[in-house]
Amino acid sequence: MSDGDELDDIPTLIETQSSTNGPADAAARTVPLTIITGFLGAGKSTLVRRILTERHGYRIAVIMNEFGDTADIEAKTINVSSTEDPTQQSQEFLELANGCLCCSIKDTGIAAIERLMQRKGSFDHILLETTGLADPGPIASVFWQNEEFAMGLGKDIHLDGVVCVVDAVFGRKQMKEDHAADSIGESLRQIACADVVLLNKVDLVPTEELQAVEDIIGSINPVAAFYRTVKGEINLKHIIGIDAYTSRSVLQKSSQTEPPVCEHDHRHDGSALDHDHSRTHYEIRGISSMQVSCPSLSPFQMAKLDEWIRAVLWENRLPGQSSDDSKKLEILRCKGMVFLDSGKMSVLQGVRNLYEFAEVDTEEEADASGIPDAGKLVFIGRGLDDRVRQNLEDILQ
Ligand SMILES: Nc1nc2c(ncn2[C@@H]2O[C@H](COP(=O)(O)OP(=O)(O)OP(=O)(O)O)[C@@H](O)[C@H]2O)c(=O)[nH]1
Repeated sequence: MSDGDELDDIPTLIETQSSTNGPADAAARTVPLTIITGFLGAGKSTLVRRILTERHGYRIAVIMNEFGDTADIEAKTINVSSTEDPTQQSQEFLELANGCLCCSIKDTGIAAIERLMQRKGSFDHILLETTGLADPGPIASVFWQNEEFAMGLGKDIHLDGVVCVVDAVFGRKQMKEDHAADSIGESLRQIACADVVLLNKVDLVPTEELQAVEDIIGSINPVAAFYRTVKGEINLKHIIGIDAYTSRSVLQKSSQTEPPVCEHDHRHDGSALDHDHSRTHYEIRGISSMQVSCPSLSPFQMAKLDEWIRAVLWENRLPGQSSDDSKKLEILRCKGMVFLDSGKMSVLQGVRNLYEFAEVDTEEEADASGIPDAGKLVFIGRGLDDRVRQNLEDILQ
């Protein structure tokens, strides 16, 4: 991919003219925020630096979270790039309580973003780079359209997507090593939460190894878009302005029939990247995904589904069972859509224990992005075994 391609294909950042209520309307008024996550050394800063120095015509603010062993470990830098010359950045240093954004975002981190928002109008997009050790789930939750957020930062910002950079050289090793016996390792949480996965440093790895890493990523998160990159070289339209949390994005994804195309020279034959759905129960270090097709639902079934999701997300148990029985049940991400007997359609979006069903107007969405033939639900997390699948299917059938 050349810079020329990049210029020809500038992403449309805030173009949501949808009449859909909820996040899409919010998107029309607010600045999109992309969370960039990925394990230590995977290439997050390289990607961010590239975005900041590339001439793409957009003013992008970056909230960096440096994590090192130096004295400035607690310093956060906000760089606001200018349209005229992206290399000229004004800098403000914001001291946070500790170097880990994951821990501090709910207090000082929010203050940092609020300060940034006072400069609203001077940028089009925010990138938030997490530390390599951060779990992006709680960070994404902060930007969720709940009541608290809607009254505060939600007036200015909406979550555009979570991008996870995976190290092609060490990715597989990291996924194994950071997994502790009783918890899900951070690198797995990062992949599970992602809307886009970039397998970076593909220049350093033989094809067989790439395919092995891709297989694992696909088994953890079969619904994320996937690209191979060298030094974060990617067409920005794949990572910015993706609107992953609007109902339209879920609809568009579900009507895609082709697997995502790889950036860079390494085109694949489909075998490595099709994120084999038949293996959704192949558990990699505790995390798996579960995809369930969903027939048209009556209001009673819809209420039951809602109850099922609440029990699973909020209490880590199946309805009617104690949490002891389903000790290991934990959902990191869920998405999907269901058709209702009324002819309407409802789109599910969830990050950890936050979720929402948003009703969409099927006629308008059919014009805009096409309506899929059938409903489906996807859950990514821990403990998603046959018992859980059967329990959900019993409600849906
Ligand atoms: N060969 C090669 N090297 C790369 C690539 N991407 C990044 N690097 C190098 O990998 C090292 C780590 O990259 P960073 O961008 O600092 O990684 P990071 O994820 O921000 O690291 P932390 O902030 O420590 O988590 C740097 O020396 C980069 O130059 C790539 O695609 N190929």
